Amino acid sequence: MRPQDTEVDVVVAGGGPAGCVVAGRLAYADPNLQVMLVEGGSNNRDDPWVYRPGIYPRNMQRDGINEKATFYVDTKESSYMRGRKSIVPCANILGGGSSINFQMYTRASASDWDDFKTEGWTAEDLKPLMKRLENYQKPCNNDTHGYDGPISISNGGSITPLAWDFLRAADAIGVPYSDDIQDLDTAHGSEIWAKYINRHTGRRSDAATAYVHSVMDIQTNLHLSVNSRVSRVIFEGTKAVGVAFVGPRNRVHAGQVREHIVRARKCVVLSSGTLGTPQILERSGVGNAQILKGLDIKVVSDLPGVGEQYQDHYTTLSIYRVSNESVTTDDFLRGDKETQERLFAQWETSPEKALLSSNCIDAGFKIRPTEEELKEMGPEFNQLWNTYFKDKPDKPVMFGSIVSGAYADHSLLPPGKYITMFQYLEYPASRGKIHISSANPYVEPHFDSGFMNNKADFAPIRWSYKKCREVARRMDAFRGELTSHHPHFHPASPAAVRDIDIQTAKQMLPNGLTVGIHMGTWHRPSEPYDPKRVIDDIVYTPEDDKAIDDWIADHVETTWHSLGTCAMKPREEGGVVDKRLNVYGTQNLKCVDLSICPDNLGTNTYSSALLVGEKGADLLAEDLGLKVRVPHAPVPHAPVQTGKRAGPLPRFAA
Ligand SMILES: Cc1cc2nc3c(=O)[nH]c(=O)nc-3n(C[C@H](O)[C@H](O)[C@H](O)COP(=O)(O)OP(=O)(O)OC[C@H]3O[C@@H](n4cnc5c(N)ncnc54)[C@H](O)[C@@H]3O)c2cc1C
Repeated sequence: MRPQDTEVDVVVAGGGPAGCVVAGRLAYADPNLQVMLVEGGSNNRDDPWVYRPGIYPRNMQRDGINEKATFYVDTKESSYMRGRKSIVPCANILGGGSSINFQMYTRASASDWDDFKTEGWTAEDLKPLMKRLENYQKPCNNDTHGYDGPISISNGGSITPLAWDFLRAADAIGVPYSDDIQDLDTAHGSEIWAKYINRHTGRRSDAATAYVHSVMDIQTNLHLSVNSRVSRVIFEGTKAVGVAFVGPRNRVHAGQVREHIVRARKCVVLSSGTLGTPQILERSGVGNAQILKGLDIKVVSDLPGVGEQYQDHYTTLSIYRVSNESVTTDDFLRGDKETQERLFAQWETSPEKALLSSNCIDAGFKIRPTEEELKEMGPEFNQLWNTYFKDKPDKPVMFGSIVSGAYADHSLLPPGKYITMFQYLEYPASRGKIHISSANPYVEPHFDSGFMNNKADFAPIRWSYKKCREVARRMDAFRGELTSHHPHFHPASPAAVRDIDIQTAKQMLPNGLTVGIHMGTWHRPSEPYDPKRVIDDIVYTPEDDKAIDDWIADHVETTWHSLGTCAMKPREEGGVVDKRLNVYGTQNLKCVDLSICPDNLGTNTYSSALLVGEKGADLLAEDLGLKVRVPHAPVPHAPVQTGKRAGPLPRFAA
């Protein structure tokens, strides 16, 4: 079928996790239903830069060739980040975030869903759908996981010993180990993180392969149009009857916008993600009437909530030195030819146990502060604590993860082996917004991430930096702190960062003539490793805390977990969709993606996007008089391994 100027039953605009679930589930439910998935990016099928788990950091390169992400940059400098602009990448490829994300598997707490306060959306309502989507491949002793769904979850091919070192150190500071902290309930505990990786094939488990390619392999009613950016919904009155889309670039036709139309006999579903969906709505005449009139767009439904209440999670990264014997991905990421050849070959021949069949983010924790710690976290956070966290014991305040390697640009790092501590804030109080600045789909929107615009968000990040630092210092592999990736404490402060110890430096550069030379403040070395040393907590002064806060303002980043710009709540409270995900003031139009979340979810959000997709698929199936078929169509794993190396080794450069 030619995608353009044609007609189907259901059009799904945007092929991220939620859109893939909806399109795949509906098409599989009824082979006579014609479904078209219109995706702005390219196809992810059989792309080795998608399905090999260990190469994921490359997806964030902005080299002009890698087209897998769109980078949203704050339109204005933010005074909350000391004049900086934040950058929020989101997916631009079939499978959406699931084709490029870090593959970390976590789930929201039960109270997160209950807090939506929407009929049909409590954790208890959603539990069967949480199970329906999972092919959980880990041992498990609770009944919240599923085993015959299309999305694989496992520990991946390997777990680096650093993960166990981390867990022992976390236990030493009062974070207990558990087999499974993704039980919807645990808010203070550590575990070996699971990953969206199939343990048998060593491949990323992305939503397009699981839900879309699986159906397209065996049925002919699911149509895919990639490189097709939806510009707007076509309305007849207030009824959605199709979408218009444009090509990914506008370098021909004298800059004119050339639209193609695909009509939808039954309904249109917007699944273009938290930053894409509100823009489509606004270009279509659904949004704040004042903004739309200012851009000469005819108003179909006046919904001031569109594009508002943008939320994310906030990451800061601190990097530590580890022993030369540690297993890390640094040499691979740095581009060492011999290491890359060896690891790619290992992945080709033994994907079920290869290092690259993993993201090497092998362990982590969820934490809540103690009463004592709360006292140090200031009035703004304590107020938030009392209203938001105190009576919800299943809500963690922060997550911490260890990456076995530096998540950083290795061309800027000294030689050596590293671990990265990701500290991320799960329920920021800050809010941002996104609005179009033109009806032209090629024109950049106004974007304000809102990062740190609520003061309450500083204290928990400061607290978790200290926590992660205490964990790192107690690890056996710890050999110092990488000065460039920590706050700039006063050099005389006991909290000042101490870099690699001389003994490890000498091992690393045995012929080095400058190791350990005396150069004043450049290098304050760590103590050499002593397994018997008892570690005391670092004591921070108010001046040290200020240094941490400045560092947070200078370095806080997206966690790539955007949500909330088309909230499911009452219209009079700024809601955009109702409990059946119908857009207020329109007919035959639903939003199904993370933009519909009225509040934050304490998790890495792929699991939630899939869940919103599953719920949306059920609601649409009901509307259409269908029933979702389970189990879903068999998931393909092409290209299938032969156990032998397939010709020349893949090259690292694209
Ligand atoms: C770099 C990165 C790392 C992440 N790491 C993790 C992780 O480790 N674990 C985890 O659980 N979550 C992670 N996430 C988050 C997770 O992937 C997202 O929450 C999830 O993908 C959101 O799903 P979605 O369906 O709401 O939207 P998206 O994934 O954003 O999908 C939207 C889709 O719509 C398309 N689109 C946008 N505009 C248009 C348009 N106008 N027309 C047509 N198509 C359009 C996009 O190309 C995309 O395919 C990460 C995300 C990113 C970007």
